[in-house]
Amino acid sequence: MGTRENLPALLRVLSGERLDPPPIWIMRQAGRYLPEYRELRTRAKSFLDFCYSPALATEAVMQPLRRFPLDAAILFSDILVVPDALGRKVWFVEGEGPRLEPLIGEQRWSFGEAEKAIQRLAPVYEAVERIKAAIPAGTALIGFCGGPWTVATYMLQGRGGDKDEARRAAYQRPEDVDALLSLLAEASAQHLAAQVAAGADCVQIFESWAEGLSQPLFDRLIIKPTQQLVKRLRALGVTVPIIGFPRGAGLLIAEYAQHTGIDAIGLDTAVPSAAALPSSMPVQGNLDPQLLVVGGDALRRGVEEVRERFCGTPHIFNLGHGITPQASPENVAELVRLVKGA
Ligand SMILES: Cc1c2[nH]c(c1CCC(=O)O)Cc1[nH]c(c(CCC(=O)O)c1C)Cc1[nH]c(c(CCC(=O)O)c1C)Cc1[nH]c(c(C)c1CCC(=O)O)C2
Repeated sequence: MGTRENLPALLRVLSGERLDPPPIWIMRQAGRYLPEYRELRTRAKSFLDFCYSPALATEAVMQPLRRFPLDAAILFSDILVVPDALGRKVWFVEGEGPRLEPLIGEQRWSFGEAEKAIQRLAPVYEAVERIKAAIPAGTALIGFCGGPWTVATYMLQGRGGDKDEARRAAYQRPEDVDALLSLLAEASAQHLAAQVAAGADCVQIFESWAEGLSQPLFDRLIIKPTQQLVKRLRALGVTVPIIGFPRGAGLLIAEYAQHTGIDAIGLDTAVPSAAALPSSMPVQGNLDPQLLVVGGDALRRGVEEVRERFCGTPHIFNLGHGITPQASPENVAELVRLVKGA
């Protein structure tokens, strides 16, 4: 016990080791591409009810682990439980995605207090405890939250899609938007700290909408709030590795890697190499998710390209974004075989 070899492979890479083959998990590995998830999903009235059921959330996490020898489990939840806990109404439209009552258009924005909000997420932390008890010992458990800007875009616009309205709000109501980002950084830090207290081995910040920002806006909307989140998480006594995933950051990814305080970085499919990153920083990614729809030779080539791209770096094999509902479980099984060389 306690020796390096007993540490899950994912945590070894996060502490800077290079492993061959690399550990692998799949972004959004529980979900609609699995028929057993689609069946399970019918047992809850709404998607948020599903997320707030520790039993259903635990079962959803276990489903991909039963099929594939993955090196990590990720909490089953959503980035939008934080706005829900802050008192903004959140619902999911079948086949379309999340909806919220948009802040844009409201004269005065008011939210619940972060600490009270996090107390409302007790079922999520209960799910973390159950998942931790259910997964095999060598499997690392990842907790997560959305990046402050990504969550703010949903709150501002009330939905996904292009982020034009959210960006306009950042110019037109700077004090309000900065206060919202600061609240989200605080609430997210508390949310992650509670997940770690319940058993998460590391955490990931999903900044899925880091794209399309000028450098000054990137600094203000992404770097600064993420710095606040990371600093606060450390001040709360949390020492586990933090993976940041600034999807679509482009050339600004180097700034994100250097200035936010994260320990490892998730790379989207378009990142060509680790050259722009601090040399010892563990990287995670970045296979094109569409290859899990396509399969065959294209998948095999894609896996080789990713392996080569990061062969000199501590690397966690993953996709460049979430797996899609069209992906086939057979292709996922083949991917894991290819990476593990079995
Ligand atoms: C942007 C974002 C969201 N949620 C998430 C992100 C960041 C990652 C990314 O960029 O893909 C993160 C997320 N959402 C979900 C998980 C846990 C599942 C897992 O990773 O194994 C995680 C880590 C479940 C989910 N979250 C959602 C589903 C599908 C809803 C259902 O099953 O009814 C699942 C399984 C709904 C959701 N939630 C969100 C969207 C845009 C949607 C609709 C589109 C979609 O389905 O992918 C917001």
